[in-house]
Amino acid sequence: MTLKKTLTIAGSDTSGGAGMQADLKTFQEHGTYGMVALTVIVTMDPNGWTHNVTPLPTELLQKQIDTALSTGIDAIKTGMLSTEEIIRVAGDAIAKSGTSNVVIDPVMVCKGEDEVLNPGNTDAMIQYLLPLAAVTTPNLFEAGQLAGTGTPKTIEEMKAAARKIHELGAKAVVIKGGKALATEKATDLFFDGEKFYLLESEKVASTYNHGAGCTFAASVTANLANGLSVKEAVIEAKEFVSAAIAHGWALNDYVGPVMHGAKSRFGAPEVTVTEL
Ligand SMILES: Nc1ncnc2c1ncn2[C@@H]1O[C@H](COP(=O)(O)OP(=O)(O)O)[C@@H](O)[C@H]1O
Ligand SMILES: Cc1ncc(COP(=O)(O)O)c(C=O)c1O
Ligand SMILES: [Mg+2]
Repeated sequence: MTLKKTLTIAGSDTSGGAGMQADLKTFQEHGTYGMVALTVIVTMDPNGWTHNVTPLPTELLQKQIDTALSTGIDAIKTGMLSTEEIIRVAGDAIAKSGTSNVVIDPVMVCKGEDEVLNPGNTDAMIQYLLPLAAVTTPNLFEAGQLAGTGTPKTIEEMKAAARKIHELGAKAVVIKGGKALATEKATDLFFDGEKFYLLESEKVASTYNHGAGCTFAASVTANLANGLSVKEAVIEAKEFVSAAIAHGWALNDYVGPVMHGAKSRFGAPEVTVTEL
């Protein structure tokens, strides 16, 4: 039996909830074969859990990407790419590979951390990554940075940002309203380049959602590898991450990761899809 091959170009979250750890667990849950090209290693201060981001040399990243791509990859996801050079190396390699199932998760900040990764990265993401995206999955802050509109606060502002990001080259856009948007439900906006849809699930009253964004984007990636359409892929990803958040748990006093395997064990909360 052969498996669909999924590659994440992402950072290591040593605490295991986000980053390539989330991606591999999520790929496994979706029945795909996961591979990693590691960009950075994130460690946490045991007293206070401040994050520390250490980039790896780009020559080493290039070798990892070459290794993975030589096997014939069905879908690629990008996660934390902390420098402009890493973004360029990743973008050039994806472009050369000719892979069309590309999910760009434009990670700029870790939840719970105030510090934004190198702000110059936004321009590099726009130049090297967005034009490759079958779908990109910014949270509200990231959408505002990419679109140049400032952080959207309403569905109308999310629509304007999604249009802008689509114009920058992403074929489809999901803006994750998540917990931050002042709506009753956990609301994401999906723009397929023509139509807008709201994806909604119950908002979980919990702070145990570390890794939610990575888990969502990795689900989309695995779904594309498995042959789903972009719309089907994002709807299933919303179910998958909603279940993972509903079963989030306390790793220690500082962080609560999602439970990546929750959907297959406990089922998923209902997701409603409304065309706008
Ligand atoms: N408290 C919550 N309850 C339900 N869904 C949530 C909650 N927080 C985030 N989500 C969902 O998790 C996914 C990831 O969103 P978000 O946490 O905003 O991303 P990121 O981790 O990149 O900041 C989205 O589908 C969002 O709607
Ligand atoms: C390596 C890495 N990638 C990505 C993220 C972003 O995680 P989230 O899914 O919560 O947006 C983090 C956050 O800690 C991280 O450490
Ligand atoms: Mg994120």
